[in-house]
Amino acid sequence: MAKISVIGAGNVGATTVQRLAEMEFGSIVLVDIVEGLPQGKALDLMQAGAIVGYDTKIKGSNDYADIVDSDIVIITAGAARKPGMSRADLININTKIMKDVCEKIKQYAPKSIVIAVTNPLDIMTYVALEITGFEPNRVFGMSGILDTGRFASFIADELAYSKRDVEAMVIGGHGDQMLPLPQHSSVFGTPLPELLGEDVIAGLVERTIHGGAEIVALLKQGSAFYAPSAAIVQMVESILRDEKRILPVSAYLQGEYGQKGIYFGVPAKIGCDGIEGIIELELTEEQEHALKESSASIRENIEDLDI
Ligand SMILES: NC(=O)c1ccc[n+]([C@@H]2O[C@H](COP(=O)([O-])OP(=O)(O)OC[C@H]3O[C@@H](n4cnc5c(N)ncnc54)[C@H](O)[C@@H]3O)[C@@H](O)[C@H]2O)c1
Ligand SMILES: O=C(O)C[C@H](O)C(=O)O
Repeated sequence: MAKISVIGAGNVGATTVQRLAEMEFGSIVLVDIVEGLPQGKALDLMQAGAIVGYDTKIKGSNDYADIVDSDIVIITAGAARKPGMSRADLININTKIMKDVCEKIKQYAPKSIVIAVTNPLDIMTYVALEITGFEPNRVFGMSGILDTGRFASFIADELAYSKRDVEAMVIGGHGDQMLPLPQHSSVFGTPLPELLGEDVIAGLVERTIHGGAEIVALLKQGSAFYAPSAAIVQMVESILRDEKRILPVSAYLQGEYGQKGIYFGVPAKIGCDGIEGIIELELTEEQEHALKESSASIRENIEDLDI
């Protein structure tokens, strides 16, 4: 049975544990610095098992020793943005938290696969790589499944089709420079540009790019967590079941898409070894240009990191 640890018992962390518990992948440890919070949520989620019908063991803890020998560690610890803030505004506060969390992961779960979720995602995943010193195939970030899910949801609503028949693709940094790719998005095999006019597609692309901010503005405190937790669980499932699914994730690039030494949202094959391959998609000239801008801004933030 697998052991999965979730760091951060806030909105994303606790919802992720709920979904993981329902999937019965293995035992779960939920860690937070706030005393009583992970313990209380773990107890509540264990009791839900008697009603929903799962036997997953969930332990809440303030002690990182409890994550010992985890197969997967999911990092959701850190501040969420407030209305008017960009994800990048969280760099300083969340770098400190990531450093602390990743030292502990290195100490207690040196063989784990690490999934970073904390924002700004591509930068915090880089911090996780640097601090753990793990191989890049087992340190990656959750972003593209969420952005792609948003794009797919908007496409389905626009065309009045089921979300299950929409394939969408978003690559790039998890920020305002992400790149929804209409030509690689389709409904039952028909590319989006054959189904919708340019203006309509541009509107859906724009809404996708600002999808996180739209929710932050509505919630007024905190950010999205239902779709993010669903995205995390899809990654965990592909790892634990060695499904080798191609999922958009933030992966460490070593020459792919003309980039080296940064984390960037790209489609990747996800299996028991973590990232087992990166898929390079054909881009238009305009998209190539936007990709360079998106990657340059990530690189700038990495260069400014205090780690
Ligand atoms: N990658 C994505 O697509 C994505 C999606 C949603 C949220 N996020 C990010 O995930 C993070 C968490 O979001 P949330 O909504 O769960 O926030 P939240 O405020 O509900 O929860 C964060 C939790 O982290 C805990 N924490 C802080 N420092 C810690 C430490 N050193 N060790 C353990 N726990 C610690 C806090 O006590 C809190 O319970 C934010 O940075 C948010 O921006 C990313
Ligand atoms: O928008 C945020 O700050 C949280 C997350 O990155 C999201 O896209 O929902």
